[in-house]
Amino acid sequence: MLAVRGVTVRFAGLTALDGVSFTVAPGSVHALIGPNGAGKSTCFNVLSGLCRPVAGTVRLGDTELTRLAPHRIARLGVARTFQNIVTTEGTVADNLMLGRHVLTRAGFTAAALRLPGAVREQRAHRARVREIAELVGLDAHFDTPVTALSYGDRKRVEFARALCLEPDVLLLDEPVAGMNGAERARTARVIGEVRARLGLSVVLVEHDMGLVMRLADEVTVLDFGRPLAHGTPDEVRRHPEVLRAYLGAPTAPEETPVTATDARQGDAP
Ligand SMILES: Nc1ncnc2c1ncn2[C@@H]1O[C@H](COP(=O)(O)OP(=O)(O)OP(=O)(O)O)[C@@H](O)[C@H]1O
Repeated sequence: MLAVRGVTVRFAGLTALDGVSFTVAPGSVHALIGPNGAGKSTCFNVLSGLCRPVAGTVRLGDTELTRLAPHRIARLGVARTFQNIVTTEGTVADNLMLGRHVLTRAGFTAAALRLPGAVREQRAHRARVREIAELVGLDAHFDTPVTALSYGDRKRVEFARALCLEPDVLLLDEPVAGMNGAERARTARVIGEVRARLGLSVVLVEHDMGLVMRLADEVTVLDFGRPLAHGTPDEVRRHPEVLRAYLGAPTAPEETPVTATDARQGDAP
């Protein structure tokens, strides 16, 4: 279980997160939604150790993650993807092997000298990486340079690389942003399959409300860094405060409704 309790983050005078709490049940998909600037990425940065809160805690089971360095959090089983693609040059296999780095025991020298133990370990990692590529539908591209892939496939390489860490919790920051309809549907299917087959928990930040409503077990809504609502997708969709945050304050009949796109960009749930 991932437990976020009273997390507060300030940037100079701005409170980006203000007492945010939620719990991600093991094996569940938990979505974090909210208009632009609501604090979703900041929350991911806290969960992955890139940002230190001034108050509050994050716990994975009995382990407190709050002030650990990102690589230690990754080693404890929390992997993430980023909004923007961060693949390197090289093949899909090369990129996925980078995801195995924290799990690799052999040191640099043993690997460089190709000592038998190191070679055996590399072979085992490569076999597992191939399985993960198959799981996300990248097996046909295993030895293809990432730069030759479509945008959707490159986003999936990022996703697969996070899976290569064998995480218990996967943080997906806008996994379908910029994808066309077919790519979105495919990625949604892959996320559902991965969650079912690997039994991991997923925390999802996404503006595509169709995807959120389809995949999430629970949804936490943030607005101006504050938790606004929490519940199942259906409960959240009908929550008056959520409708207000996305669609603007209730208006008199003669007034023009303020839309989320007018005020702050974001797709209504
Ligand atoms: N490093 C930073 N320094 C100063 N302010 C920041 C920093 N990072 C985020 N902010 C501010 O904190 C607030 C929350 O930003 P954040 O990126 O977490 O929102 P978000 O919900 O992820 O938005 P989006 O949907 O646009 O990605 C915003 O007002 C943003 O400008």
